[in-house]
Amino acid sequence: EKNPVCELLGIKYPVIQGGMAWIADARLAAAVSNAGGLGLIAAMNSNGEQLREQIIAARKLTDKPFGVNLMLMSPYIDQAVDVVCQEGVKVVTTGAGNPAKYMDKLLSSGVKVICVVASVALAVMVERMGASAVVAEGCESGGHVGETTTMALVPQVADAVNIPVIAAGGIADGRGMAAAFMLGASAVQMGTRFLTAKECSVHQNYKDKVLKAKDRDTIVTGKSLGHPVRALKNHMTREFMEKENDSSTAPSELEKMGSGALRRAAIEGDVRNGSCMCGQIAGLVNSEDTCQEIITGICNDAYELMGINSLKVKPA
Ligand SMILES: O=C(O)COc1ccc(-c2c[nH]c(CNC(=O)Nc3ncc(Sc4ccccn4)s3)n2)cc1
Repeated sequence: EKNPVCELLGIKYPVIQGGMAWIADARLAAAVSNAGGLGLIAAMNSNGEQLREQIIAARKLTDKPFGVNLMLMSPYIDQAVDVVCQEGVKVVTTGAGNPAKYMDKLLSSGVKVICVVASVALAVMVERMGASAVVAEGCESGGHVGETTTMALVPQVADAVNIPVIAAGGIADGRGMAAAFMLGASAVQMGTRFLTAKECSVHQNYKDKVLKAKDRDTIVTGKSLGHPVRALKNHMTREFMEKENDSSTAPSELEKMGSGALRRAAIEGDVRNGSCMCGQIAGLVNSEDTCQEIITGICNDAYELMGINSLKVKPA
């Protein structure tokens, strides 16, 4: 039986790596693509030229398909869209906003667009605008989140659209993949699981914090600002929550605290004052594995549970 997402993207296994801002670079994306999944480079933290360098670097590391994640709140979004079109990137994912403004330019450049959505309404809208698939991302996921869980969002999105649905949020092993398929998804996207991959360049302090995390060690902050973000509890989230709950705090002060926080954790390793964005599944992620081991493991476990032949993977 052919998998619609594998056919759409020309990949071997229906596993996508989340395009995590400040974390998903060419090295990680290429490792995931070489392992048979779809690797994604985060455009978020780069201006146009830095993104072009990452795309060129990825091409040197893999001849398999890979994509770019366009974080729509990024200050560099317009440059990133131009570079993606100029460089002939085959597929992009979009997140943290409504991609309407960029759809025509991307689609007319022949780029396949997969939109991350947190609601049925946005899923229906992006299908009408020409998206090739949607990632239905539950609020269990790390980083910028909506308000609906994966268990509730995926089947409702699957009922509402005719394009393939990719499930994200709280998935890190075969059980999660099998569950996602039962809910109507044809593939999974994982962020936290790939954050601790051997080929992920995020600071070791951040990886160690994720590996040690338990089921209740994340928290969502920033609801009052309109972009709620899930991260591991630390000194920064405690301070942020105190300020956020203090009505005399100006939103601009919170924005200042939030900006640069992810970079501080991911690049500088400041896991006390930085923002260690991470999903609720962190408690299940307890080992640093290669991207091949991660993809082979999840597909074989899901195959054992569901008996879908296309998921059976020879051991790495
Ligand atoms: O209806 C609309 O206008 C759009 O509404 C939306 C609401 C939510 C989403 C959504 C949820 N999840 C995603 C994809 N995931 C993400 O985008 N996760 C992210 N993590 C860190 C990011 S960088 C950042 C972002 C904000 C503040 C601080 N840092 S982006 N998109 C997409 C669209």
